[in-house]
Amino acid sequence: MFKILVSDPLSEVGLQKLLEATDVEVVQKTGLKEEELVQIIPEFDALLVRSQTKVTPAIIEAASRLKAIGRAGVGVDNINIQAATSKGIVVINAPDGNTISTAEHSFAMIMALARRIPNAYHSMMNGQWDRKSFVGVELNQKVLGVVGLGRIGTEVAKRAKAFNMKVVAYDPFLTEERAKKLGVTPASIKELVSQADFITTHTPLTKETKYLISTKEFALMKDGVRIINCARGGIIEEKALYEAIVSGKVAGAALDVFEVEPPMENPLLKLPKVIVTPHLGASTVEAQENVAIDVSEEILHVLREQPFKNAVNLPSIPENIIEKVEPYFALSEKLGSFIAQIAVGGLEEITVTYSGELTEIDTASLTRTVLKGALSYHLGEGVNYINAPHLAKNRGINVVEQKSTANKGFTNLIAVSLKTNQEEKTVAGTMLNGYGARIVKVDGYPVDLQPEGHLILVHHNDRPGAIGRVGTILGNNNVNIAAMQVGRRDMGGNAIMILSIDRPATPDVLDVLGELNEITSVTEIDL
Ligand SMILES: NC(=O)c1ccc[n+]([C@@H]2O[C@H](COP(=O)([O-])OP(=O)(O)OC[C@H]3O[C@@H](n4cnc5c(N)ncnc54)[C@H](O)[C@@H]3O)[C@@H](O)[C@H]2O)c1
Ligand SMILES: O=C(O)[C@H](O)COP(=O)(O)O
Repeated sequence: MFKILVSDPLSEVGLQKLLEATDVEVVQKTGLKEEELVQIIPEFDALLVRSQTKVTPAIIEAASRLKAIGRAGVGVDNINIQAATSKGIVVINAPDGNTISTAEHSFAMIMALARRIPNAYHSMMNGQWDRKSFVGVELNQKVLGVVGLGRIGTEVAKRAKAFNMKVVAYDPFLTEERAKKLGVTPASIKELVSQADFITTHTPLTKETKYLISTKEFALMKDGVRIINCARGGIIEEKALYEAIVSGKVAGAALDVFEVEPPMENPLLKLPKVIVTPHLGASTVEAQENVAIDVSEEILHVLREQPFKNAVNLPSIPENIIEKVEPYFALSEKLGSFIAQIAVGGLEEITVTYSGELTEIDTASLTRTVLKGALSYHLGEGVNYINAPHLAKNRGINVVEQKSTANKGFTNLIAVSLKTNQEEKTVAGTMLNGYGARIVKVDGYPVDLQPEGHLILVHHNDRPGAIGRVGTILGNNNVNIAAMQVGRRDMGGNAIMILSIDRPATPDVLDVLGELNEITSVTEIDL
């Protein structure tokens, strides 16, 4: 039974999939303090949050069972991704479900700001009938600067076009072709801030976007510019915004998000030119259902070890690629584990070479899996698909992925070589149609072996009687040989035996084998 903690208010309808799942227990506890979460998190396999819960390194450190953190929404700046990745916890978000709601909210803020609706409302509710103080401006023909033309920025831009606005956009990933298709003018941040009448931000909050709009940018702006931020507090520096409003440079600002939330002591809230909402961009019935459904499905997939797509600490794998790589996951992991068990010394470099039909697909996920297999042997259970590349990097292990047209007669082939500070080892495997996974080469010797169970790899000199003597020693020690493979390059030269045995041989038995004259090395492998 998987235990899932929901620590922020999530749509009940959206959570239905989890509530109905027979292998899941859902505990909903909101408003917990960090220390309370640290106390209870060890019981849970997954944590579901919105933006209120700050998933700190201390919580992640205490989360001994946690496999996944799900964010019912887009921004994951409340989750310490680095700590989660190091611990091998997958972080999932729901990037699509609240796009329209947030774009509509941003546009509502643009219009409310242009026509001073909140101020007029407030005045009337206070018993006034003041028609002079709230003269607005039209959007028609005005320039809207969109900072970040991703999902939400694009939807805002489309709505602005419908209002006959001219849209300039700054986004490092905006291509000429896409800009043309959307009818927007690409611009640098400097060009954007100096041309726009309205500036709206739609980037995530990152090291690069923190204070992207600050004193320098305000100085370049037109007098009377209006600023909208429904993305994240901190993309616009609040202190600089405050000064630009007080100086008269900025005619108004509409803010849904703040550097500190809730923003109780924030001086911006005292300025009548500022209109605010309490982080409501995604707060619609539809968006909340969408994000909760999306994240619940994904969390179930992670826990049930089924493919998932929206991990923010993993490269996303498109569904058509998942179908193609999935059959190779088990083989990749076994190859990684096999090579780590036969190589002696400190790991320096692991190279994975794909050939045959594997040259045509994105194999990055398979390389991760090989790495997981190799590192698990040395580092134990804490290694998984998420933290394997991170752990390799931390230990200075170089990971190389390459494709080769030399398929050596196989429709698909994965060759793994491992360099240590003492030697280099190689192993290759394939998926045989109808027969499953096979190891087909070890250290350059051709073999044909199912990668599972207990194996003994013996390097020996190809002499008459060598195989018999190994069989006799194992038999005398009650170790049954289920299958055996012998490989050699030249008659009478170096050769290998790989024995598949029913139960592990004791170290004494392996020592006796190693003492035989013909034998140069004996290695036990567990797959
Ligand atoms: N107010 C809310 O309730 C609410 C709701 C949803 C999302 N958001 C915020 O909106 C942000 C955007 O959401 P989205 O779904 O459009 O994300 P997205 O990933 O689709 O778009 C973000 C865009 O920002 C661009 N970008 C990244 N760094 C940039 C930089 N330095 N300069 C300019 N552009 C840059 C990216 O290229 C991308 O196109 C989220 O990260 C989240 O923080 C807020
Ligand atoms: O990044 C997001 O998806 C929004 O900021 C929504 O946050 P919320 O889930 O707290 O409304």
